[in-house]
Amino acid sequence: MMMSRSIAVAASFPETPKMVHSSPQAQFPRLSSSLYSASSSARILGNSGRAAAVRHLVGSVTRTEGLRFAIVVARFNEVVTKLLLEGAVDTFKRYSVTEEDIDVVWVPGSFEIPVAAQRLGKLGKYQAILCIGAVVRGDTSHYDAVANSAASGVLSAGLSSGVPCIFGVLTCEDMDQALNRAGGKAGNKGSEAALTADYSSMHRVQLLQTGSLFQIYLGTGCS
Ligand SMILES: Nc1c(NC[C@H](O)[C@H](O)[C@H](O)CO)[nH]c(=O)[nH]c1=O
Ligand SMILES: CC(=O)[C@@H](O)COP(=O)(O)O
Repeated sequence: MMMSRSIAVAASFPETPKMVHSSPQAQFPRLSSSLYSASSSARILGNSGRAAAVRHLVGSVTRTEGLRFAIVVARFNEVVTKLLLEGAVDTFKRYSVTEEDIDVVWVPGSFEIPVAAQRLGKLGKYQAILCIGAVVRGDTSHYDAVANSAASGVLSAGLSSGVPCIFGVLTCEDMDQALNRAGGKAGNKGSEAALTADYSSMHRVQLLQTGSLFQIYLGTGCS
């Protein structure tokens, strides 16, 4: 994996950002090279005016040992959500997450997912919160209320807790669509959500462990 030799920040930031010339390992020895990938094609000019490589932080699903995840799953349409849950847990295990590091919280329906996700996020125990549900349209507009509330609520839970809350709630026109996305011909959206949880948590780990680098990117002094 090519490692960028240096990182520079566009001079337009309000503060004069420091130049970081060392490799990630030298600057942040706790991080392994697998947590970084770098692009040799991207170039921005640093304060010195010299072209410098821009380091791209990408997650990695290969280093999840010790990371803890919570899954909030709706009981409504359980015939679908239990398949989504199975897909998520299977994927976590395939990427070395142990069963002891996975907590599952059942809620009545997708409308109740956000409050549980927010409370779990604020515990500060989990790298990511996976939110699983299946909202299937009926005869009335109730579908829109539940689906929209679940989506905005999960987003809000992530923003307020600072922990990635992954939206793994199906919003389908009928049960066939839902079942096709719970291990049928359209795959398992619970499994996909678990992968996203892995990536987002690794990315968060990177940013937490490279706070100074993150500040440089943002040109701020905030921790
Ligand atoms: N119709 C669906 C629901 N409805 C229940 C709500 O989520 C909520 O539990 C209730 O309104 C009480 O607050 N939930 C789903 O997850 N999927 C549906 O299709
Ligand atoms: C998503 C829902 O709330 C929906 O399943 C309820 O069905 P209906 O609109 O027929 O009451």
